[in-house]
Amino acid sequence: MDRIRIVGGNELNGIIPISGAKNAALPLMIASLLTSDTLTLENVPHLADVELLMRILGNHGVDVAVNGRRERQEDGYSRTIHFTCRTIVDTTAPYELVAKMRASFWVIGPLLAREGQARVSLPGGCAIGTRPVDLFIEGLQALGATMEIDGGYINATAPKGGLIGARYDFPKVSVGATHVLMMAATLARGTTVIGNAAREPEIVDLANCLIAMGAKISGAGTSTITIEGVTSLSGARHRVLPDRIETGTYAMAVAMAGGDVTLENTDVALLDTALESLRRAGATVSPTNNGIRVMRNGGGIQPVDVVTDPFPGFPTDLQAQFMALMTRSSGVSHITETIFENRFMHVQELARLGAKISLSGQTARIEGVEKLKGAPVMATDLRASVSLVIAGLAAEGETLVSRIYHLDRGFERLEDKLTRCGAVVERISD
Ligand SMILES: CC(=O)N[C@H]1[C@@H](OP(=O)(O)OP(=O)(O)OC[C@H]2O[C@@H](n3ccc(=O)[nH]c3=O)[C@H](O)[C@@H]2O)O[C@H](CO)[C@@H](O)[C@@H]1O
Ligand SMILES: C=C(OP(=O)(O)O)C(=O)O
Repeated sequence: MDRIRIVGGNELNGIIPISGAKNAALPLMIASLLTSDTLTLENVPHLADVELLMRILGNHGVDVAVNGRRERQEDGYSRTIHFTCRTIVDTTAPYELVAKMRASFWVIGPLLAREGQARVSLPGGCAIGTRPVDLFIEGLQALGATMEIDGGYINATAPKGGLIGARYDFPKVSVGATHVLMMAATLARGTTVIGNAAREPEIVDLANCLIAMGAKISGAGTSTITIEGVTSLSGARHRVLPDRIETGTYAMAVAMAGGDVTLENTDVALLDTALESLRRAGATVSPTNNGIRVMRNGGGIQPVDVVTDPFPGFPTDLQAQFMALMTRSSGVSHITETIFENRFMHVQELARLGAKISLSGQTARIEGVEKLKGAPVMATDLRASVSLVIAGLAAEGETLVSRIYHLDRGFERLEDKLTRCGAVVERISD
């Protein structure tokens, strides 16, 4: 199995191009199930999750053409991909595929809206909590669907004549359930109002794409989204927004290793809260024409407390990376995780490098240490994996990260991007 080898100690200097967002690309790809025309997506990142979702969509009848050609492009940064689903050939999303990735469960919304039925396996995804699907069930029930659990699958059936617009207030903010309800409501009869909707930039990106396809949606980016159902959607061309989590990850890597890096093709507005925490930690962060410049030249890392929250709060997907940074701060910091109950798997791995972290419920207390020392560590989930890479950049000697298939789910050409900025990071195949 491949591993990543990092030799710490080098500053990062140069330019890092930011890819299209995984968490925007996945729901956008799924939206192609809503139309028989072609949906063209630009800036799609080349990631394991994207490849897997292509297979899942192919199962339902989506024809996938990369850059206009039918073969896949094996290298190159983010790509333009055409998705065409003339007819849905299968409304079942099987366990073998859906269990590998949480977002694949989201096909339930478009399948139900377009075909009136769906049989979708209960999902998998990163092991960061129990991750139930009750909000999806309740939301789709509010639109008139019958939802039954049978043998690990959800059987969803729309009423005769299709889903019916309704008001549904989420008892808890959910990104995935907001995506699904919004997609399902585009083809429902009448108006749907989603209360306590997620406000993440990826929700706005999906809404913009659906609007370009002919959907009538207002309020995306606020906590109330209104969707007036239409009878059909058409094709569209849409550019996937920059990956704010990748942006924040590299910003934290620079703050950790020191140096001066410009993150290109991204936008400070996507991650205000996280960047503010980085400034408080001692990094200089400023917007450029087309991205963000992050510097830390000398000066130590200050301890900063953070609490994760739905957007616009501090993202849970940057919690592990920020914790890696705090392991080298000059004092004591606290990080509270409020979204997922089991998202501290990186703590024991960071400890192998010499970090001093103790857990009390959902809060981690991090006592900064003068130096970290390289060691073999194990990636446990996507963002936890990259936190180990960040720690490795500042650790003395060699850090070997195993189980890096997690990293390949969400970071396009990680070694390449870091190496170009002076880091010693390489993939080793055993
Ligand atoms: C592919 C993708 O975009 N993944 C992101 C998405 O995941 P995902 O959409 O799965 O996360 P949610 O926003 O749904 O989860 C938020 C919280 O709601 C809970 N919940 C969710 C649905 C439900 O039916 N019942 C329920 O209780 C979850 O267990 C969690 O505690 O948003 C998360 C929160 O920003 C991110 O960490 C993930 O990277
Ligand atoms: C948790 C994540 O992904 P998923 O929801 O697909 O497990 C993530 O992107 O950090």
